[in-house]
Amino acid sequence: MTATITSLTGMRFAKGHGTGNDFVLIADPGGMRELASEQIAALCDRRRGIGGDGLIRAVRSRNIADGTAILEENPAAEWFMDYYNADGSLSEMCGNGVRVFVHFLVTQGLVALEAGEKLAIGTRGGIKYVARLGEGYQVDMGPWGFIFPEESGQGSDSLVEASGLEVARPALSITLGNPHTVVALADLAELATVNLTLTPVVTPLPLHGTNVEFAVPAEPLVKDDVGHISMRVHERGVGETLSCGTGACAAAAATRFWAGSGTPDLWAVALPGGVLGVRFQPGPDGREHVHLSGPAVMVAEGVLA
Ligand SMILES: N[C@@H](CCC[C@H](N)C(=O)O)C(=O)O
Repeated sequence: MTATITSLTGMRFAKGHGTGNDFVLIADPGGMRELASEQIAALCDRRRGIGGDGLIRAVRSRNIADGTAILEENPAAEWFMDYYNADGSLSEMCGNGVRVFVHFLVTQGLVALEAGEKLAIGTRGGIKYVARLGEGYQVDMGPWGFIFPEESGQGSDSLVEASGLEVARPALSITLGNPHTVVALADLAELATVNLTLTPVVTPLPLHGTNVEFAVPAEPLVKDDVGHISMRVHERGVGETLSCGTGACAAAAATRFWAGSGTPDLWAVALPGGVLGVRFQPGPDGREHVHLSGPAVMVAEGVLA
Protein backbone atom coordinates (compact mmCIF):
# COMPACT_ATOMS: atom_id res chain seq x y z
CA MET A 1 0.00 0.00 0.00
CA THR A 2 1.23 3.51 -0.76
CA ALA A 3 2.31 6.07 1.82
CA THR A 4 -1.05 7.87 1.62
CA ILE A 5 -2.87 4.90 3.13
CA THR A 6 -0.37 3.89 5.75
CA SER A 7 -1.93 6.81 7.70
CA LEU A 8 -5.15 4.75 7.74
CA THR A 9 -3.63 1.70 9.44
CA GLY A 10 -6.21 -0.21 11.47
CA MET A 11 -9.21 1.21 9.58
CA ARG A 12 -11.92 -1.40 8.86
CA PHE A 13 -13.26 -1.63 5.32
CA ALA A 14 -15.54 -3.81 3.22
CA LYS A 15 -15.69 -4.46 -0.49
CA GLY A 16 -18.90 -4.92 -2.48
CA HIS A 17 -20.29 -4.67 -5.98
CA GLY A 18 -23.46 -4.30 -8.01
CA THR A 19 -23.26 -5.90 -11.49
CA GLY A 20 -19.47 -5.61 -11.34
CA ASN A 21 -19.39 -1.90 -10.39
CA ASP A 22 -17.25 -2.27 -7.27
CA PHE A 23 -16.79 -0.15 -4.18
CA VAL A 24 -14.68 0.15 -1.06
CA LEU A 25 -17.05 0.74 1.87
CA ILE A 26 -16.24 2.36 5.20
CA ALA A 27 -18.56 2.68 8.20
CA ASP A 28 -18.04 6.06 9.85
CA PRO A 29 -21.29 6.70 11.78
CA GLY A 30 -19.82 9.60 13.75
CA GLY A 31 -18.31 11.35 10.73
CA MET A 32 -14.79 11.20 12.22
CA ARG A 33 -13.03 9.73 9.14
CA GLU A 34 -13.13 12.26 6.30
CA LEU A 35 -10.64 11.01 3.72
CA ALA A 36 -8.43 13.16 1.48
CA SER A 37 -8.87 12.60 -2.27
CA GLU A 38 -5.32 11.13 -2.44
CA GLN A 39 -6.25 8.57 0.24
CA ILE A 40 -9.44 7.64 -1.66
CA ALA A 41 -7.51 7.24 -4.94
CA ALA A 42 -4.92 5.10 -3.12
CA LEU A 43 -7.60 2.85 -1.57
CA CYS A 44 -9.29 2.42 -4.98
CA ASP A 45 -5.97 1.59 -6.72
CA ARG A 46 -6.32 -1.95 -8.11
CA ARG A 47 -2.63 -2.86 -7.70
CA ARG A 48 -1.46 -0.96 -4.64
CA GLY A 49 -4.73 -0.57 -2.75
CA ILE A 50 -7.98 -2.50 -2.23
CA GLY A 51 -9.31 -1.63 -5.68
CA GLY A 52 -12.68 -0.17 -6.63
CA ASP A 53 -14.57 2.07 -9.05
CA GLY A 54 -15.45 4.22 -6.06
CA LEU A 55 -15.40 4.62 -2.30
CA ILE A 56 -18.48 4.98 -0.12
CA ARG A 57 -18.43 6.26 3.45
CA ALA A 58 -21.48 5.51 5.59
CA VAL A 59 -22.08 8.49 7.89
CA ARG A 60 -25.11 9.34 10.00
CA SER A 61 -26.79 12.35 8.34
CA ARG A 62 -26.68 14.33 11.59
CA ASN A 63 -22.87 14.16 11.44
CA ILE A 64 -22.36 15.71 7.97
CA ALA A 65 -22.26 19.41 7.06
CA ASP A 66 -25.61 19.52 5.16
CA GLY A 67 -27.27 16.94 7.39
CA THR A 68 -29.80 19.32 8.92
CA ALA A 69 -31.40 20.01 5.51
CA ILE A 70 -31.63 16.27 4.79
CA LEU A 71 -33.19 15.49 8.16
CA GLU A 72 -35.63 18.41 7.85
CA GLU A 73 -36.78 16.98 4.51
CA ASN A 74 -37.13 13.49 5.97
CA PRO A 75 -36.14 12.72 9.60
CA ALA A 76 -36.03 9.02 8.62
CA ALA A 77 -33.02 9.63 6.33
CA GLU A 78 -30.67 8.65 9.15
CA TRP A 79 -27.80 7.53 6.87
CA PHE A 80 -25.86 9.52 4.26
CA MET A 81 -24.00 7.92 1.34
CA ASP A 82 -20.76 9.89 1.03
CA TYR A 83 -19.72 8.84 -2.50
CA TYR A 84 -16.34 9.33 -4.24
CA ASN A 85 -15.06 8.19 -7.64
CA ALA A 86 -11.85 6.12 -7.91
CA ASP A 87 -9.78 9.26 -8.63
CA GLY A 88 -10.98 10.82 -5.36
CA SER A 89 -13.48 13.22 -6.97
CA LEU A 90 -17.00 13.66 -5.57
CA SER A 91 -20.17 12.48 -7.26
CA GLU A 92 -23.70 13.44 -6.44
CA MET A 93 -25.15 9.98 -6.90
CA CYS A 94 -24.41 6.34 -7.74
CA GLY A 95 -27.22 3.92 -8.64
CA ASN A 96 -25.25 0.71 -8.12
CA GLY A 97 -23.52 2.24 -5.12
CA VAL A 98 -26.71 3.10 -3.24
CA ARG A 99 -27.92 -0.54 -3.46
CA VAL A 100 -24.54 -1.81 -2.26
CA PHE A 101 -24.54 0.89 0.46
CA VAL A 102 -27.88 -0.31 1.86
CA HIS A 103 -26.74 -3.94 1.67
CA PHE A 104 -23.60 -2.91 3.60
CA LEU A 105 -25.72 -1.21 6.32
CA VAL A 106 -27.87 -4.34 6.57
CA THR A 107 -24.97 -6.83 6.69
CA GLN A 108 -23.11 -4.69 9.25
CA GLY A 109 -26.22 -4.72 11.46
CA LEU A 110 -26.48 -0.91 11.23
CA VAL A 111 -30.08 -1.08 9.92
CA ALA A 112 -32.77 -3.75 9.81
CA LEU A 113 -34.60 -4.01 6.48
CA GLU A 114 -37.06 -6.81 5.72
CA ALA A 115 -38.08 -7.79 2.18
CA GLY A 116 -40.51 -5.20 0.81
CA GLU A 117 -39.48 -2.49 3.33
CA LYS A 118 -37.77 0.71 2.20
CA LEU A 119 -35.08 2.92 3.62
CA ALA A 120 -34.54 6.67 3.03
CA ILE A 121 -30.89 7.44 2.21
CA GLY A 122 -29.35 10.91 2.05
CA THR A 123 -27.13 11.59 -0.98
CA ARG A 124 -25.71 14.72 -2.60
CA GLY A 125 -28.34 14.12 -5.31
CA GLY A 126 -31.23 14.22 -2.83
CA ILE A 127 -32.95 11.59 -0.67
CA LYS A 128 -33.32 8.19 -2.37
CA TYR A 129 -35.70 5.44 -1.27
CA VAL A 130 -34.24 1.94 -1.44
CA ALA A 131 -36.49 -1.13 -1.11
CA ARG A 132 -35.28 -4.67 -0.47
CA LEU A 133 -36.64 -6.81 -3.26
CA GLY A 134 -35.98 -10.57 -3.48
CA GLU A 135 -32.26 -11.04 -4.08
CA GLY A 136 -31.58 -7.35 -4.74
CA TYR A 137 -32.81 -3.81 -4.19
CA GLN A 138 -35.00 -1.30 -6.02
CA VAL A 139 -34.20 2.41 -5.78
CA ASP A 140 -36.55 5.33 -6.42
CA MET A 141 -33.99 7.58 -8.13
CA GLY A 142 -36.45 10.50 -8.36
CA PRO A 143 -37.17 12.39 -11.59
CA TRP A 144 -34.71 12.57 -14.50
CA GLY A 145 -34.18 15.77 -16.51
CA PHE A 146 -32.40 17.31 -19.49
CA ILE A 147 -29.12 19.11 -18.75
CA PHE A 148 -29.66 21.42 -21.73
CA PRO A 149 -33.50 21.68 -21.74
CA GLU A 150 -33.67 24.26 -24.56
CA GLU A 151 -31.70 22.18 -27.04
CA SER A 152 -33.02 18.74 -26.04
CA GLY A 153 -36.24 19.08 -28.09
CA GLN A 154 -34.16 18.52 -31.23
CA GLY A 155 -33.38 14.98 -29.98
CA SER A 156 -29.73 15.80 -29.38
CA ASP A 157 -27.94 18.64 -27.64
CA SER A 158 -24.27 17.76 -27.92
CA LEU A 159 -21.66 15.87 -29.93
CA VAL A 160 -19.46 13.04 -28.70
CA GLU A 161 -16.12 12.06 -30.23
CA ALA A 162 -14.76 8.68 -29.14
CA SER A 163 -11.77 6.64 -30.18
CA GLY A 164 -12.94 3.90 -32.57
CA LEU A 165 -15.84 5.95 -33.98
CA GLU A 166 -14.96 7.74 -37.21
CA VAL A 167 -17.24 10.75 -36.85
CA ALA A 168 -18.63 12.70 -33.91
CA ARG A 169 -22.07 11.41 -32.87
CA PRO A 170 -25.12 13.38 -31.69
CA ALA A 171 -25.92 12.85 -28.02
CA LEU A 172 -28.37 13.84 -25.30
CA SER A 173 -27.28 15.02 -21.85
CA ILE A 174 -29.45 13.87 -18.95
CA THR A 175 -29.25 14.36 -15.19
CA LEU A 176 -30.08 11.74 -12.58
CA GLY A 177 -28.59 13.99 -9.90
CA ASN A 178 -25.26 13.28 -11.59
CA PRO A 179 -24.55 14.12 -15.27
CA HIS A 180 -24.78 11.72 -18.22
CA THR A 181 -24.43 12.07 -22.00
CA VAL A 182 -26.07 9.30 -24.02
CA VAL A 183 -25.01 8.35 -27.57
CA ALA A 184 -27.03 5.85 -29.65
CA LEU A 185 -25.00 3.43 -31.75
CA ALA A 186 -26.23 1.27 -34.64
CA ASP A 187 -25.46 -2.24 -33.40
CA LEU A 188 -23.40 -4.43 -31.06
CA ALA A 189 -20.49 -4.56 -33.54
CA GLU A 190 -20.21 -0.78 -33.41
CA LEU A 191 -20.52 -0.86 -29.59
CA ALA A 192 -17.56 -3.26 -29.47
CA THR A 193 -15.37 -0.94 -31.58
CA VAL A 194 -15.50 2.00 -29.16
CA ASN A 195 -12.21 2.35 -27.29
CA LEU A 196 -13.05 3.54 -23.80
CA THR A 197 -9.47 3.53 -22.50
CA LEU A 198 -9.54 7.11 -23.82
CA THR A 199 -11.97 9.70 -22.43
CA PRO A 200 -14.71 10.61 -24.95
CA VAL A 201 -14.83 14.33 -25.87
CA VAL A 202 -18.27 15.88 -25.25
CA THR A 203 -19.18 19.28 -26.75
CA PRO A 204 -20.64 21.20 -25.01
CA LEU A 205 -19.46 19.54 -21.83
CA PRO A 206 -21.92 19.78 -18.89
CA LEU A 207 -20.64 22.16 -16.20
CA HIS A 208 -19.25 19.48 -13.86
CA GLY A 209 -18.16 17.00 -16.55
CA THR A 210 -20.16 13.95 -17.54
CA ASN A 211 -20.44 10.16 -17.65
CA VAL A 212 -20.84 8.95 -21.25
CA GLU A 213 -23.14 6.05 -22.21
CA PHE A 214 -22.95 4.28 -25.58
CA ALA A 215 -26.32 2.60 -26.05
CA VAL A 216 -27.62 0.17 -28.67
CA PRO A 217 -31.41 -0.21 -28.84
CA ALA A 218 -32.31 -3.89 -29.38
CA GLU A 219 -33.93 -5.05 -32.60
CA PRO A 220 -36.89 -5.22 -32.00
CA LEU A 221 -36.73 -2.58 -29.27
CA VAL A 222 -39.69 -3.96 -27.31
CA LYS A 223 -40.23 -7.61 -26.40
CA ASP A 224 -43.10 -8.69 -24.11
CA ASP A 225 -43.73 -5.07 -23.13
CA VAL A 226 -40.13 -4.54 -21.99
CA GLY A 227 -37.71 -2.21 -23.80
CA HIS A 228 -34.21 -3.63 -24.32
CA ILE A 229 -30.88 -1.78 -24.59
CA SER A 230 -27.23 -2.83 -24.49
CA MET A 231 -24.69 -0.28 -23.33
CA ARG A 232 -21.12 0.49 -22.28
CA VAL A 233 -20.13 3.42 -20.13
CA HIS A 234 -17.17 5.70 -19.55
CA GLU A 235 -17.55 7.05 -16.02
CA ARG A 236 -16.43 10.48 -14.92
CA GLY A 237 -13.58 10.09 -12.44
CA VAL A 238 -13.07 6.40 -13.22
CA GLY A 239 -12.88 5.28 -16.90
CA GLU A 240 -14.77 2.34 -18.38
CA THR A 241 -16.66 0.36 -15.73
CA LEU A 242 -18.60 -2.90 -16.00
CA SER A 243 -21.82 -1.17 -15.01
CA CYS A 244 -23.39 2.17 -14.05
CA GLY A 245 -26.84 2.35 -12.48
CA THR A 246 -27.50 6.06 -13.06
CA GLY A 247 -26.07 5.53 -16.58
CA ALA A 248 -28.56 2.72 -17.24
CA CYS A 249 -31.40 5.05 -16.13
CA ALA A 250 -30.08 7.83 -18.42
CA ALA A 251 -29.73 5.45 -21.39
CA ALA A 252 -33.29 4.15 -20.88
CA ALA A 253 -34.66 7.72 -20.52
CA ALA A 254 -32.89 8.88 -23.71
CA THR A 255 -33.94 5.82 -25.73
CA ARG A 256 -37.55 6.15 -24.55
CA PHE A 257 -37.47 9.87 -25.46
CA TRP A 258 -36.03 9.12 -28.93
CA ALA A 259 -38.54 6.30 -29.57
CA GLY A 260 -41.52 8.57 -28.80
CA SER A 261 -44.95 7.67 -27.47
CA GLY A 262 -46.07 4.07 -27.05
CA THR A 263 -42.80 2.82 -25.57
CA PRO A 264 -43.00 0.72 -22.37
CA ASP A 265 -42.37 1.85 -18.81
CA LEU A 266 -40.10 -1.11 -18.05
CA TRP A 267 -36.60 -1.45 -19.55
CA ALA A 268 -33.86 -4.07 -19.29
CA VAL A 269 -30.40 -2.59 -19.73
CA ALA A 270 -27.61 -5.09 -20.50
CA LEU A 271 -24.12 -3.97 -19.45
CA PRO A 272 -20.83 -5.90 -19.49
CA GLY A 273 -21.35 -6.66 -15.76
CA GLY A 274 -25.00 -7.78 -15.91
CA VAL A 275 -28.56 -6.61 -16.47
CA LEU A 276 -30.27 -3.75 -14.60
CA GLY A 277 -34.01 -3.02 -14.55
CA VAL A 278 -35.31 0.52 -15.09
CA ARG A 279 -38.96 1.45 -14.58
CA PHE A 280 -40.63 4.84 -15.19
CA GLN A 281 -43.62 5.55 -12.96
CA PRO A 282 -45.35 8.54 -11.37
CA GLY A 283 -43.83 9.54 -8.02
CA PRO A 284 -45.62 10.84 -4.90
CA ASP A 285 -44.80 14.40 -6.11
CA GLY A 286 -46.78 13.83 -9.34
CA ARG A 287 -43.59 13.82 -11.46
CA GLU A 288 -42.30 10.82 -13.40
CA HIS A 289 -39.73 8.95 -11.30
CA VAL A 290 -37.10 6.44 -12.43
CA HIS A 291 -36.78 3.20 -10.45
CA LEU A 292 -33.59 1.17 -10.73
CA SER A 293 -33.40 -2.49 -9.71
CA GLY A 294 -30.46 -4.85 -9.48
CA PRO A 295 -28.29 -6.95 -7.19
CA ALA A 296 -25.93 -5.93 -4.38
CA VAL A 297 -23.15 -8.27 -3.24
CA MET A 298 -20.66 -8.04 -0.36
CA VAL A 299 -17.37 -9.78 -1.17
CA ALA A 300 -14.90 -9.04 1.63
CA GLU A 301 -14.21 -7.32 4.92
CA GLY A 302 -10.84 -6.43 6.33
CA VAL A 303 -8.53 -4.13 8.25
CA LEU A 304 -5.92 -1.91 6.60
CA ALA A 305 -2.41 -3.11 7.36
N1 LIG B 1 -21.36 3.88 -11.18
C1 LIG B 1 -22.30 4.78 -10.62
C2 LIG B 1 -22.04 6.24 -10.91
C3 LIG B 1 -20.82 6.72 -10.12
C4 LIG B 1 -20.56 8.20 -10.21
C5 LIG B 1 -20.12 8.67 -11.56
N2 LIG B 1 -18.83 8.17 -11.94
C6 LIG B 1 -20.12 10.21 -11.57
O1 LIG B 1 -19.04 10.83 -11.46
O2 LIG B 1 -21.20 10.80 -11.65
C7 LIG B 1 -23.72 4.34 -10.81
O3 LIG B 1 -23.95 3.13 -10.68
O4 LIG B 1 -24.62 5.17 -10.97
